[in-house]
Order: sequence, then C-alpha cells, then structure tokens
Amino acid sequence: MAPVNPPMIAPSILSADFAHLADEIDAIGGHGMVGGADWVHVDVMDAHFVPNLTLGLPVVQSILKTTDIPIDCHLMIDDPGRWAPPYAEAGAYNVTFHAEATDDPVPVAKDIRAAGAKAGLSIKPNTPLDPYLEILPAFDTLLVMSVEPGFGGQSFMPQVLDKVTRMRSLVDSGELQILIEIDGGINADTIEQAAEAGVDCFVAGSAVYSAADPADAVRNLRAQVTSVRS
Ligand SMILES: O=C(CO)[C@H](O)[C@H](O)COP(=O)(O)O
Repeated sequence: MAPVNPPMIAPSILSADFAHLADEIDAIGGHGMVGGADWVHVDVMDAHFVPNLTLGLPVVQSILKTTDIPIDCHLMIDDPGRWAPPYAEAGAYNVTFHAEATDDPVPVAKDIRAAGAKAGLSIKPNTPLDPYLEILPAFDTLLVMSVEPGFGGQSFMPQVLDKVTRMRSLVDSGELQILIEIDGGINADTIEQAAEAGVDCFVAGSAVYSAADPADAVRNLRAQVTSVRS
C-alpha cells in the first residue's frame, strides 16, 4: 500500500501554550478549516519513562471536549498496561505506547482496541525494529521516534530512516498493514527526507507552534511531502 495520500500532519501540542490549549488547537485546524491538522498529537510524559512531566488523562479529557480533530496520544510512560486503555475509553482516536515500557505489548494493544481506539507502538531511536515485526499486526500505527523522547525542539536523527524504509517496503508489499508515523525534529529542513523514506504521518511540534500562523505551517509541511512524492 502506497503512503497515505494526502500525507498526514499531526502537530504536537508539546510546543503550544499550555495555558491556552483550546485556542492553540483551534489555530491548527478543526471546525471545517481546509488543510488543517489531521491529528492533534498529545505527548503524555510521566517523569519516569522519560525525564519530563507534561499532562495526563484529565487534560486529555478536556481537550477532547474542545476539538473535533482526532486526538493522537503518545504515552511516554511506565506501565502502559494500566494507564493506556483509559485514554482510549476517553475517546482518543489513536493511543500509542512505548515498546520499551512493557515486556508484553500485545495485550495492551488489544485492550486499547477493545476500548475503541487505534493502537500504536512507538520505538525510540536506538530500538531495533526486528524484535517487534511479528507483533505489528496487533497495531494500527508504528511511531518511529526521530529524537530521544522527552523534549520538543531537538535535532532530527536521520539514522532512524532505515527503519522507516524497511517498514514502507513491508507495507507496500502487503506483508503488514500499519500507518508509519515519525516524531521528533520534523520541520521544513527535515520533512522531505522522512517523506522519501515513506512516512505516512508526520508529527511536528516546534515547527508548527513557532510559526506566525500554525495552520499555514501545517499546510506548508504537507505541501513539501506532496511535492517529494509527485
Ligand atoms: O514526542 C515528542 C518528544 O518526546 C514530541 O512530540 C516531539 O519532540 C515533537 O517536537 P518537535 O517537533 O519540536 O521535535
């Protein structure tokens, strides 16, 4: 299956103003805005799995009430078996947790799907793909981290693109059906490399929220991907 068309852009609100989240989400799309964000990427960090602390379920529940854009939760937390399903029950569209955070990812994916959300598996930049290939049919999304998880505004790590290229050929050949998402350091200078490797969905935090018009930044990033593919 060829990459998703049009390409998906998922702005990360990690770089938004947390005191004005509803406005910050409005600024990237929803309410019928043409060409706005496909997903809102919400980074949940617990200060254990990663050294940073962001927000949790009550904030996600509030965000869900303020927008019609699907919510893409990226859980950078310990014990996803306990904490991930409630995000699906709350109404998140996609709930992704880290392969490194559990010895048994498949039951967690099953619980997320049973609660009505898509299930995502994320791997850190130095985590190999091979040990997880056989469990990927339990997932709807593979989130390839292109920075060490924990903070926005870091530099893109191009070496992770080998994993994307491999995944793209497995999806293109029909061996796997999964959405390939990338997260970390995606901006106007890096998105074309990721597009060439075959990413479907691009998370971008600082590149979107540092722009004068965040919705324009979303459209421009999507246009860059489209131009690489044409
Ligand atoms: O998961 C993340 C960090 O762990 C963020 O989603 C990611 O870093 C996005 O921010 P930026 O586009 O500024 O790199």
